[in-house]
Amino acid sequence: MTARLLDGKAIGAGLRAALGARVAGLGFRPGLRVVRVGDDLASVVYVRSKDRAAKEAGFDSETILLPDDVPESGLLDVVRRLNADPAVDGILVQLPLPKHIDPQRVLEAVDPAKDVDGFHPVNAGRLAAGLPGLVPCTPKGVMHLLAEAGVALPGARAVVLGRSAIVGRPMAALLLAADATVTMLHSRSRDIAEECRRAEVLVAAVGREGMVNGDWIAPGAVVVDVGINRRADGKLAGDVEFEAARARAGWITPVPGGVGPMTIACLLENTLEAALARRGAIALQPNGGVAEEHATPEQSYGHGPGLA
Ligand SMILES: Nc1nc(=O)c2c([nH]1)NC[C@@H]1CN(c3ccc(C(=O)N[C@@H](CCC(=O)O)C(=O)O)cc3)C=[N+]21
Repeated sequence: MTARLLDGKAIGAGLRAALGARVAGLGFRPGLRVVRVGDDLASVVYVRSKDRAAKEAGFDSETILLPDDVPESGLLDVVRRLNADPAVDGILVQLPLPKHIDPQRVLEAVDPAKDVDGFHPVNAGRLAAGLPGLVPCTPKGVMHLLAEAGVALPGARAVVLGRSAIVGRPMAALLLAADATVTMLHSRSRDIAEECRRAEVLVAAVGREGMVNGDWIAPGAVVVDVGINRRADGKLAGDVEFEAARARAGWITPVPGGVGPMTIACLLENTLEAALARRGAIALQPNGGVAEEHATPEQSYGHGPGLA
């Protein structure tokens, strides 16, 4: 079997076009502000793509550049000003930040209603609790890809490799909300190869080139590679041994051109959702709305005996 490619570049472009059409009918431009501190090379590239995608889709997008040596208090002042600005619907502080700044303090300064990264503990907690809120862009983008591939998640064995706050944990929460049977693997897990071989859906978010061997992939599995690793030859590569995995999988995302472009499209989706929710035009959906057709209506109590 040779896997079909899950083309995030094309699917992300489709999502951005659909968002652009909705924005065009709004009568106002949702406001996105991306804050970049210093000149980290990757950040310069990513922030430029975010700004370009936002403008193309009709958003009011601005990048705020701060010097490498801006004190933490100066960055916090900028965040507070954006929180107070009614024209601003979405705020993203690009990571990583210089070492003298505590990223957690900065993320917690962002108004949760404008937190289009979904990194504020209020939004992380709401996702973990199955409550509506803003959902991190990368795992949200992965859910869009799984929907495009027509993957039936209820009851499916899903394995998430990596437990970061920005990808692994929210990814597991979204898959669980879609009724998958979720296993999280991390640096202390035993039998990682065996666990991966049981996966019908495998999401790799580790940040180590090629750490997922091709022979860890079950025949026909859906393989989503979140890793973006810069190789010695300058090329980008994922966490999965792509060619060997492709020979076994049913679907697989390439790197580049897989999850990365979906992250940017979902940033715009979150900004539109935040803009509408702030105006009372919509209520935010549980799980970012991506898993809504699967989400269980019952909460943890009151549904009688049995498994929740
Ligand atoms: N507050 C914050 N929010 C983020 O969402 C955030 C961040 N900080 N810091 C860095 C990471 C990384 N990230 C990517 C976005 C798009 C691509 C992307 O579009 N990648 C292209 C290729 C890009 C290239 O060629 O270099 C692709 O995979 O096809 C990649 C990575 C967002 N991040």
